[in-house]
Amino acid sequence: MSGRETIAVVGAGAFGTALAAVIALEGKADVTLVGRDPSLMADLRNDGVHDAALPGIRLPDALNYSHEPEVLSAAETVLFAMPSQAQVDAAMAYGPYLKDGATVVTCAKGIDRATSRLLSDVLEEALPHHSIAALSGPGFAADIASGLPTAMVIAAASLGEAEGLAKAISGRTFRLYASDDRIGVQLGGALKNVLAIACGVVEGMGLGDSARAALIARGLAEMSRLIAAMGGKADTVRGLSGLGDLVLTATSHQSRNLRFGISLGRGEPIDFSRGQLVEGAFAAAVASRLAEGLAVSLPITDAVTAIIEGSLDIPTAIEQLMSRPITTE
Ligand SMILES: NC(=O)C1=CN([C@@H]2O[C@H](COP(=O)(O)OP(=O)(O)OC[C@H]3O[C@@H](n4cnc5c(N)ncnc54)[C@H](OP(=O)(O)O)[C@@H]3O)[C@@H](O)[C@H]2O)C=CC1
Ligand SMILES: O=C(CO)COP(=O)(O)O
Repeated sequence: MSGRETIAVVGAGAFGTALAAVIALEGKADVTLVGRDPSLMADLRNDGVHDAALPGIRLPDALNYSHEPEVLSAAETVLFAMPSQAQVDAAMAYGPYLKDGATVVTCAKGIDRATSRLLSDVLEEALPHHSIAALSGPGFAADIASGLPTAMVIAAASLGEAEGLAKAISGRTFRLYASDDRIGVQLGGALKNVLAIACGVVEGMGLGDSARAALIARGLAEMSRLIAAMGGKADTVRGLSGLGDLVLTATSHQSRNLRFGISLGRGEPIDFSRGQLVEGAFAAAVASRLAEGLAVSLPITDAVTAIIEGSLDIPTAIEQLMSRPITTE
């Protein structure tokens, strides 16, 4: 026994690999990246580079790789870094291998489409003997893995637990803040993707930076209303997982959600087969449904939902947003 903490990251895509790399580089914990493709994991071990997900970025020598779920039995903390809609499947597949008392951290930004529930809620149900935390906030995988300074937030059921996780995972370039608002932190991560699509539409249509700024501010108001209605904390929307991630994703071309919106705005056909994950395209309809049930108004989110579903064209959506009754901020 080394006596050091053992951390496993499940999901060998861009974000999982980046998280595993930055934690391993710090040297405080033994870190294993767990993927389901044996040949990919062997290539990562041999090459030290994930060409598909993080091209050109060297992964630390200290990082371990495995395709075998049995390795999870050594980990006190397990990060689930697969897409939102795969989190429940992953809980079913990997749950039996988790160590007693291990904490599972969902790192996806979305809402479970099958149940319209937060990922921490569906994971808590699937893994009733484990604490569930949620990691979110502004941070592109490539920036994190390159060692650029990044700050995100980790939310757990109690602040003490979140602080313990933040200390274990943070390092010189990757800093986590602690929160006990799992609802607010996760809704911020899910909704900012939808709002980034809206900002992409504005950019793709050439509607100008003033329109983008208006969408960011009014989008933040939507986020804040849904967080409050679902029992989250008002302050969370002003933090890293709300304002921070919304600004990043709505303005950076590194964002897949923004790029997807730009394609929509340019009138390019929607094509989900190109392999790019666009979480906001899934979250939009779920958020609209949730808001309707709670009598919360989310006009921008609803417009994105209708555009993606093909029931509203973009010029009409903009006209409708601009002709809503004049109200106070
Ligand atoms: N990329 C980024 O900059 C950031 C991403 N995120 C969030 O992280 C999540 C993942 O995104 P990202 O890493 O970019 O996506 P990628 O598409 O790069 O990778 C997703 C990975 O998940 C794996 N996977 C899918 N289903 C399962 C499963 N059931 N069990 C185990 N592994 C599975 C895939 O494996 P396979 O190839 O075998 O299908 C793939 O390696 C998203 O919710 C995203 O919003 C958050 C912050 C930053
Ligand atoms: O969540 C992210 C950065 O914080 C990544 O955004 P995209 O999924 O839009 O690429």
